Order: sequence, then structure tokens, then C-alpha cells
Amino acid sequence: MERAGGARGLAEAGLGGGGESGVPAAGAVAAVLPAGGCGERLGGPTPKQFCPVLGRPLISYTLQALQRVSWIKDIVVAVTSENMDMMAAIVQRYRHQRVTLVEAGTTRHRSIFNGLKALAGDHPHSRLPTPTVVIIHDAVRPFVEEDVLASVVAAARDHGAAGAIRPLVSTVITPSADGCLEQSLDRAKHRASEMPQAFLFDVIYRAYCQCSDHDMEFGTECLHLALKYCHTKAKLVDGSPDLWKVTYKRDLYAMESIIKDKISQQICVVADTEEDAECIAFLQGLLKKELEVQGTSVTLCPNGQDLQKIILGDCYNFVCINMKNSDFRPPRQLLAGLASAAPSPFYPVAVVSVYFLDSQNVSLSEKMKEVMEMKDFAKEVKKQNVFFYGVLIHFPQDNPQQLQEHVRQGASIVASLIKDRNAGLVGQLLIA
Ligand SMILES: Nc1ccn([C@@H]2O[C@H](COP(=O)(O)OP(=O)(O)OP(=O)(O)O)[C@@H](O)[C@H]2O)c(=O)n1
Ligand SMILES: O=C(CO)[C@H](O)[C@H](O)COP(=O)(O)O
Repeated sequence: MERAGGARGLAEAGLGGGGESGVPAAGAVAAVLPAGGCGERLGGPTPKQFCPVLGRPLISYTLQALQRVSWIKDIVVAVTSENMDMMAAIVQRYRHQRVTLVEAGTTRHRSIFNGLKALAGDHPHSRLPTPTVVIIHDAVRPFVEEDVLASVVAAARDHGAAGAIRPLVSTVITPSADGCLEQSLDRAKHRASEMPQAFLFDVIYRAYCQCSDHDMEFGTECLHLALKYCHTKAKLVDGSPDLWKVTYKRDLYAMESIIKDKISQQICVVADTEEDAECIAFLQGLLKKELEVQGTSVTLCPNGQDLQKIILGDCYNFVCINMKNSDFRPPRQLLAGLASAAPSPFYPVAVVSVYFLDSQNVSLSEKMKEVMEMKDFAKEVKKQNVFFYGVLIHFPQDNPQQLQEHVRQGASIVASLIKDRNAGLVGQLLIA
């Protein structure tokens, strides 16, 4: 695959990007994602933009967020040459569109400038149209919504530059040469500069073209460049709390926890309601309470009807109730439905099969063969990013009180499996 003058158009590889070179579409918007850092503050051998979160590289979440915005026509990602192939593989695996890769620079500003060059038609082979407005967004800020992107783009159209800001959490101070307090800034009069930022392409491109080596080497603020070199005062846009940048290890943990909460919002309960309505309603209520998420919608899906619609509706959690049969048969119909619906590869799908067994009638040892088959089944479906778990609820026919207690415990186990999505428990049969 040929590199387009430092820009590696994935268009050549048929993976997205492309368009008439150098022809600025009216009002077109593009984005530049600097992703060429080494993540020193986070530590570890893997640059943080490639660190896995729930099995997927961080940068894929940011690309997914930008991809949801249809009016961003091109996304230029700046990565180092040694990470170029890995980045192309991520784009292909997660089916990210409109992406073009360019070589990163030795600093963040240099990486951004390389991204802008790919949009300026500066490179003889650059095939990307020059946008009217360009968004600059750190690849390690995965939680960016369309509303803030639209706000900074609209403000940039009017003011030439715009950037998201947040209230300061810590007070900013100036240390003296001997390491003592020189002054402390009035926190109420200052803000933290975040991303996304947006610029009239001409403004920010001219600023970078004039940028001094010192600014290129040590600068950290694009808005400052627009002011210093193009006398353009950026409009400041209040951003939401989730615009934060993954910088330290703790930020990765926080990101994973936020995503787990987000994808646990909807649960599809698959069951044959004719016989199981009462028990399912009870389990349903418990699941909503256990997951403590207002948004959880527990969808009853009798005999797998409407399953296709639910799967396509971004549901990543399925609970299959097996009351009629006592064997530990995995829900093959459901898994076949999942496979044919080809859900997005973005998140692992949790499937929990709940079995009810009256141990007075059937001993668990007689079921060991089926339990082992369940593990093999789980291993197979894990290749399609489906995490399959089993939960056995002891179902004493002659003791309804005890049954309720066991169902309560079972709901708690199901909720934990869904929230934690622990790959280490895949294929296990947990007993309530
Ligand atoms: N030469 C560089 C340095 C940084 N970045 C990118 O700029 C963004 C914000 O920078 P930062 O959080 O500082 O990332 P790192 O430089 O990787 O972190 P550290 O300073 O801890 O090494 C990141 O997406 C990073 O990949 C870049 O494109 N090129
Ligand atoms: O907040 C920002 C304003 O543009 C930048 O993301 C931040 O300055 C980047 O700094 P660093 O790369 O050192 O984390």
C-alpha cells in the first residue's frame, strides 16, 4: 500500500477516506486525532491509545464516538510509523470508516500539523478534500458526544477558533525558583482547556505554518497558536465532565467502569412466557434493582421473537430462562440469532443462561457431562466476542420461600456477571 506523502490513505486500501483532492466542500468538517504519543505517564510498554479496554484498544472508542457523527467527513489519525500497521488493523477489525492515517511527529503539535497537511492538499498524493472547519481531538479522550462537537464547530465558524473548557478541580499556583509558592491563581477566573477544539481550517493551518520550533517542541495548546500567529481569539465552550483525557493508569480503570455501566443499560430476557411469567417477572424486577441503573430495560422476548430487533438495538446482555428443561442446554437459537445479526464488534455480548434444578429429583453429578459441554460451547462463542455464563438456581418444588431466596441470589449473580463481564468466568456454572 503506497503512502501518500506521509499520509497513508486507507482509501487506497478500500478502507474508507477518499474524495476529490484539494476541493474544499462547502462547510465540510474533518477531524484530526493526534495519536502518536508513548503514554509515559500511564506507564507500561503499550502506548495508552492502544491499551485494551474491555478487549478493545482505547483509540477505537474515540473513533467510534467520531464515527457516530455523520457530518464529520474525514478523520485523520496521526500515528508513529511503527504503529501504522497496528492502527490500520484496528480500523479494519472494528470497521471504522472515513479514516486516513498519517505519520505522527515527535511532539503533539507536530503530529497535529502532519494531520492538517493531509487535509491541506500539501501532499501530492493527499486525496482528502480541504475542509472549511477542522476538529482537533486527542485520541485518548474517548467520551466525546455530538453536541459538544457541534458546539465547537459552530463557534469556530463564527470566531475562527473554539475549544471546550471545564472548571478547574485543583487551584493553579506559580512556584518560585526556590520551590516556594510565588502566587496562586484565582480558580474562579481560570478554566481547564480540554478537547475537542475546532478551527476554520485556514486559521489553524496558517498558525502551524508560522509556528516557531519552540512552540512546536514545547507547546500544548492549539488555541494559543491561533491567537499568537493568527490573532484569532477562540470562543470557549463549556464542556461536559466526561471530556477528560486518559493520562494515568487510573483513567483506564475509570474508562472501563464507565463503559461497563453504559452497556449494562439494557437486558433482554429470553424465555417461554406461557409457563414462566411469574418467576420471570420476579427475576426481572430483581435484575433492575440489582443493576441499580434507571435506564435498564428488561425486554421479555418470548421464544426469541423480536430478538433480531433487540440485537440490532444495541442490546449487549441476554438472560435466557430455562425452566421447562432441566438439562444444561446452551441457548443455541439465541446464539445463532446473535451470529446472524452480526452485532457490532465494539463490546463483548454477555449471555447468561439461567437453569432451575430441583436437586431432590436430579443430582448435579449426573449433569457434569452437560456442564463440561457448556464450557466447550462457551469457548467457541467467545471467539465471536460472546461471553457465555451459566447460573443454576436450586428450585425446591416444595419450598416456595426458599425458591424466592434462591432466585434473589441468582439475580444477584446474573447482575454481577453482566456488570463485570469477566472473561475469566466464561463457561462457568455458578450456583445460587
Ligand atoms: N508526539 C506526540 C505526543 C502526543 N500525541 C498525542 O496527543 C494526545 C494527548 O497527549 P498526551 O496525553 O500527552 O499523550 P502522551 O504524550 O502519549 O502521554 P505522556 O505525556 O504521558 O507520554 C494523545 O492522543 C497522544 O497520542 C501525539 O499525537 N504525538
Ligand atoms: O488539554 C489540552 C488542550 O489543548 C491538551 O489535550 C493538553 O494540553 C495536552 O497536553 P499533554 O499532551 O501534555 O497531555
